[in-house]
Amino acid sequence: MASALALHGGAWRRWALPLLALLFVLLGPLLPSFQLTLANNIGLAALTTLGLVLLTGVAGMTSFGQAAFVGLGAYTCAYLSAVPSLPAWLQPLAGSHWSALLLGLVLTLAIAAVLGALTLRLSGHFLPLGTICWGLALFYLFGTLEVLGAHTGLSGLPALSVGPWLLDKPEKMFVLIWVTVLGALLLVHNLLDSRSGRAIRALNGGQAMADSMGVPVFRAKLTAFMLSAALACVSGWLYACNQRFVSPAPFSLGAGIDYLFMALIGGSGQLWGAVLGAGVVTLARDLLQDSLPKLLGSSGSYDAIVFGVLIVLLMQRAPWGLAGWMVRRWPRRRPAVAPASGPVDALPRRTLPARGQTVLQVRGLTRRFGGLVANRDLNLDLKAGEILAVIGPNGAGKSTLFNQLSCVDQPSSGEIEFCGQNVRGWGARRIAAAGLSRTFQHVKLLPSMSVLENVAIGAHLRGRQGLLPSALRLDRREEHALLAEAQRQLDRVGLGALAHAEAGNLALGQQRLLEIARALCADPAVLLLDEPAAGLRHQEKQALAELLQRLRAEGMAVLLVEHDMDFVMNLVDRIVVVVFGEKIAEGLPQDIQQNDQVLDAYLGASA
Ligand SMILES: Nc1ncnc2c1ncn2[C@@H]1O[C@H](COP(=O)(O)OP(=O)(O)OP(=O)(O)O)[C@@H](O)[C@H]1O
Repeated sequence: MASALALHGGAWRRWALPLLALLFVLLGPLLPSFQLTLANNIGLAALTTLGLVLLTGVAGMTSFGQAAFVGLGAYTCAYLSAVPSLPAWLQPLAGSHWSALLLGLVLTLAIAAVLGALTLRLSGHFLPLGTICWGLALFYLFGTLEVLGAHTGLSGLPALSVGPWLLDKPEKMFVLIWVTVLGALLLVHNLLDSRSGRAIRALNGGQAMADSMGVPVFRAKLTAFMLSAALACVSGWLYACNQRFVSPAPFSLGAGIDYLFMALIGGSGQLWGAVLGAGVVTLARDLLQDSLPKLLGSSGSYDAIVFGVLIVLLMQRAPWGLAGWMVRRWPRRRPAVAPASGPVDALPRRTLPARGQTVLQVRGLTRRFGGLVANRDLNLDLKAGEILAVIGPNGAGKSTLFNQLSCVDQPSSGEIEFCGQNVRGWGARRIAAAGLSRTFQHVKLLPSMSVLENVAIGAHLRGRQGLLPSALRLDRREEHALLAEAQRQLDRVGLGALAHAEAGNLALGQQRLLEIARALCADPAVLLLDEPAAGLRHQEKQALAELLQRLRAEGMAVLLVEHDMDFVMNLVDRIVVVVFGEKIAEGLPQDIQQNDQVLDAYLGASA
């Protein structure tokens, strides 16, 4: 009985949302004409804002230029369907809205690829400034080109036909607009809930982390940017079909800022925040424009002032937006990721180097930061089936060494060989693919994502499925295999029961264990652990030591940096001691404990 009820509950939950959406699309056209126009405007803005939520909220890149891509979609449609004398090569496309959509998308994706290649490598405030530049450039282009009607724009667009239906009325456009919005929401949701989507989401956890987990960072950024632009283009095309008139004003920088507000107000971390934000901003604008002149007894742009104040207040009270506020108030009880219903494939495993084989060889490694020498002429070897600790006081240069070993940083001089290959010029992604995985001294994870999904980022290089199969849910077999592997690694580090918790809610020690599970998910031959025991309780440290012993027994090579001397002395095979960037000793734990130079320089100082 209970299970029947649960089934009922599950089925109800699965069907409630699609049913509501269907009702909305079917009943919406019955709205009075003014409300219908508002609903259409909200739908169009929601589609554009969805792109911004993906770009800004999910991938962590701020763009002020989104309205320009809406303009590209709208103007391509208007140009092909309303300009009488098209160049000969465009004649075959004349008058067809669908050809215009295709051409608009091709144009938008091409321009986004070029703009993205130029601006997405910029960091900090340079990226938003870059988006302002191209947003303004495209806006002025629309207003300047005579062929696009300059500031007057283009009018007289014919109504859009979908098969036998002529969408010549707002109530008919309502159906198309909202079916597109809901379809886009579903596709983007599917995409984010996949290997390709996790790569985009990983960008928000810091590029060093994404890179070290094998995510092609620039490609993931460009993908998010181009998808965001494509959604804006479709919205522009729908706008042109709905208004049947196009002029530059709706594609200005001000409109771009409005879209950004919609994303922030709605909640840039939740996809449905795009609909919420578009709805709230459109309705609030309309209400304020209507009521303020009556209230104040004079006309003027008071709505902009009141609107600005409201946004500041909202951002203060709910910086994560309305959707974020709702999610925090009513947290979902079911796991964010649906478990597999059938048998799950095992991911292919790497053949580990033979026990005793040198996997990492460092010769004469020196790293200078201006006048400071963080690593000086370091030599060390790491063998398969060995645990080596690098110890040293704060500022000794241990993390600098780690960064060079994992190719996040390049040495000033000296050589690093990984499994016999010189890694000079390699990036973090390449060495990750070759079999080196790492954790970070300052934990780098995605706090709002589940523990399981965070760990699955580590398996990025073990999957193949791309954007389209993910958006269409054709990737489920591989996805279940990746998630099953993530769960296996979580069980291994003792966090299995917390797989569906939010990563940000874990204690620091648990977050470190999560990072180890994520690194293991890459199926590495060499594991670099930066202070893995920091923040762990006694029992957790014991469990971690047992895990590392098991990994050693399996033939993995582990290099760790650690300040907890009890943990190190009872666990590792050899120790390298670094002080002021130089190696002062190397040997077995019992020898290091009795080394006078070490006692003087390091252990003596801490005793
Ligand atoms: N990017 C950088 N630019 C300039 N100096 C740096 C940079 N990274 C590290 N350093 C300097 O190099 C030295 C070694 O730093 P590093 O972080 O490698 O030490 P550490 O042994 O890991 O210290 P801790 O145990 O406190 O983490 C320090 O003096 C640090 O200030």
